Amino acid sequence: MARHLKLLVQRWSSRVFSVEVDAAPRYFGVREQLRGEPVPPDVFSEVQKQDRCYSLLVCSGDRVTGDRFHWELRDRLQTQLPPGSGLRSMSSFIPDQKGSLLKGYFLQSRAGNSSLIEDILTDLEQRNPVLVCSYSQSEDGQQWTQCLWYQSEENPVRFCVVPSETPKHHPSVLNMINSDVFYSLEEACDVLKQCGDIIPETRSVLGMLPSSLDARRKPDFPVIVIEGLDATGKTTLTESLRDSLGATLLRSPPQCLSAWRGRFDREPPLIRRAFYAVGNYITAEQINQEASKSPVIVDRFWHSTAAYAIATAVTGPVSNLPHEGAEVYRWPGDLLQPSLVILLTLDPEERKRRLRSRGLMKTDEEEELDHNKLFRLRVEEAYRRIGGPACTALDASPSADLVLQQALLLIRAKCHL
Ligand SMILES: Nc1ncnc2c1ncn2[C@@H]1O[C@H](COP(=O)(O)OP(=O)(O)OP(=O)(O)O)[C@@H](O)[C@H]1O
Ligand SMILES: Nc1ccn([C@H]2C[C@H](O)[C@@H](COP(=O)(O)O)O2)c(=O)n1
Repeated sequence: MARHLKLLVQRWSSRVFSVEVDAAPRYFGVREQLRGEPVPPDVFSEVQKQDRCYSLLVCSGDRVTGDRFHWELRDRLQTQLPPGSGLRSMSSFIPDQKGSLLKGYFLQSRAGNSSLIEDILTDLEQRNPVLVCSYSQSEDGQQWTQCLWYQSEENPVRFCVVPSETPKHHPSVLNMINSDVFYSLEEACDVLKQCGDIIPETRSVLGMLPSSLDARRKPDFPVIVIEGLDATGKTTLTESLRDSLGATLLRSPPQCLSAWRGRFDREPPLIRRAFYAVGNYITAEQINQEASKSPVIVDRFWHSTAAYAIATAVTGPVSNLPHEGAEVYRWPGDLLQPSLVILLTLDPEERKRRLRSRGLMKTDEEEELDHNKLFRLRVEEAYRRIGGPACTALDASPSADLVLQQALLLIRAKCHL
């Protein structure tokens, strides 16, 4: 543990630290010596003089263990910390260095709570792969310093906290590929295989994969994917298309995974996204089989997996998404490409009305779409940016019959049906 931390700390002053305030990241850096006048970074602007702050960064070498620990740590801190600790998400990264992101939390200790909080943090650091730092303010209130907790008692090294420029990319973008979005079956399977001992259901999921997959095989009949946020009318449209075109209707994740979906929805993003990625490959094999006999309609596929993953990994406004044309929006080379992807778009108020009138239980991400406007905007924009094939938008606000007629026009024009 100590060796791993020492390696990490070697490039400490090239790291940027980011704390989420009101769903947007605020940045600061650290320097061994302060040059020029101190300027307190705005993360600390609302902290009272007598308060201390702490950061915890998860630094496990094993990403499955690290991600699960990070996921559970929030609950643990929320139950153990005294009220008013202002728990926030935080991360640290080296700008432009892929894979350098460390995730964690930032908290405040109000006067009188210090010893309780320090006991919790000491215990956490001794038993888990976590690096704790404390932050304190100078007498005149002008300067904050950061102290690495694991060595603070023997030989404290204090870093000066300095403001940092907003980086070109949201920090999560650095670790997105093969952590949030998987670009090959092999990468997604690797994650699930590593979970075999902690999540026994993983073996059953992997057992559903066909022994061989051929993404280059060209289906004889067109394959049409219907995408969109929940309650935009995908089920209604896909069922009508099946009947109108004499098509086979499939969905991703496929029916054979439904028993395990809830289990994986409770896991952190790395494992959850790997599950949905594998689901797409199982659906792809079903498509290959059915598309030799009839057209195939698919309810959600790769666009959903990538768009929700990208939009959840970043926070804040749409401008925090990876830029248009970025590598994350590409189609996986080993996944079957549909002939057409139709994206159903709907005014948020009408979507809410349909959700209310349907009255079914919602997943956490669906709840989030309802409450968090920025999240919804990020999902919609990510859908539009994913290519290979890109989505064709279709206004889903007219009557179900009119939407069906419009979809048929698009399919006939594009797929010559
Ligand atoms: N064009 C339409 N006009 C009015 N209501 C519609 C239309 N299409 C679907 N609905 C109604 O809106 C609700 C949501 O539709 P549907 O279940 O097809 O959406 P969905 O996109 O499949 O949702 P989810 O992804 O959550 O399963 C249903 O009650 C459905 O009857
Ligand atoms: N191919 C898919 C299908 C679904 N998901 C995820 C994205 C959302 O969290 C949720 C929505 O599905 P629904 O509730 O409408 O069945 O499932 C995915 O990642 N990939």
